[in-house]
Amino acid sequence: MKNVMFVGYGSMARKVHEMLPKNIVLSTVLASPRSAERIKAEIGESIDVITSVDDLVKIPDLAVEMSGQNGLKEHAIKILEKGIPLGIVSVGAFTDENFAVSLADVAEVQGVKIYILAGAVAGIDGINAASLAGLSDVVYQGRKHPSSWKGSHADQLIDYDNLVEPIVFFTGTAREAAALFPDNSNVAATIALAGVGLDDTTVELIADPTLEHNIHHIMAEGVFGKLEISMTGLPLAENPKTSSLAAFSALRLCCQIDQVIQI
Ligand SMILES: NC(=O)C1=CN([C@@H]2O[C@H](COP(=O)(O)OP(=O)(O)OC[C@H]3O[C@@H](n4cnc5c(N)ncnc54)[C@H](OP(=O)(O)O)[C@@H]3O)[C@@H](O)[C@H]2O)C=CC1
Ligand SMILES: O=C([O-])CC(=O)C(=O)O
Repeated sequence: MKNVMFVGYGSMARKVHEMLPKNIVLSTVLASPRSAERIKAEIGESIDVITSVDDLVKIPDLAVEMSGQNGLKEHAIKILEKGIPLGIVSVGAFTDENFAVSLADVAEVQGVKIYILAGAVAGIDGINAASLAGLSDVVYQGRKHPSSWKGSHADQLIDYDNLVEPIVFFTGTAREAAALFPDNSNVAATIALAGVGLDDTTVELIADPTLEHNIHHIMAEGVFGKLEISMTGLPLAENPKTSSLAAFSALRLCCQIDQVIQI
């Protein structure tokens, strides 16, 4: 039996919780102060709901961040200082160099691992392996229904009421995309970290009113040859910004802590 702690208990964390196998137990939720009481009432007394790592009673075998970049930045260092391995989905936070360096430093001192999750896409293993030999070009296109972009910086770039066909509303680097669209460009940051870096990965973001799915398209070229991956992901019912595969990727990490053979 292994214990996990979730940082954040929103749409993704709920889905992961629902699907945890019997040998992996959610022992603690690290929640925002505004949601802690509601979450306590929702998940029952057997799971500790805390708002600060200082209040941790039971040290889990793994913490999985599903709270957005701010939650990650608030709690990650303290989690690592307790010697708890940390899985991260809000990968866009790595655009903050000081934060990224501090995380790596603390993890090294504590001898604890940080897992950057593949999230909503496949192929991160291939891109990362290919980068060891040399990658010349990596392009990521994120295509979602306009409703999935609402509430983000895209509101200033898209005329939602008159949108009848797909538009590319952002072209830039992964660093720019992750900073401007923190809830929608974690995949861009992950591809960049696995491949040619945040400043050399090209990102195009597209609003497409004809879509029901989130489409992630990755193209990479290098010494290994060429790679092209197209993902057509169903969003989570609770949150159209988040592809369900991102939740399954967090679930996979939870399952892996109790597996001797890993794939
Ligand atoms: N790598 C990838 O492929 C993907 C990554 N993501 C990342 O995953 C995150 C979670 O997605 P999703 O569950 O759909 O988002 P939700 O908005 O549904 O859930 C986020 C949860 O985190 C909580 N939270 C916010 N701030 C803090 C904090 N400081 N401490 C603890 N909890 C906090 C929120 O609480 P409250 O409601 O009180 O604010 C909310 O419950 C996204 O924000 C995004 O960064 C998303 C999709 C794909
Ligand atoms: O879930 C997705 O489709 C991808 C996403 O939001 C992100 O990259 O942050």
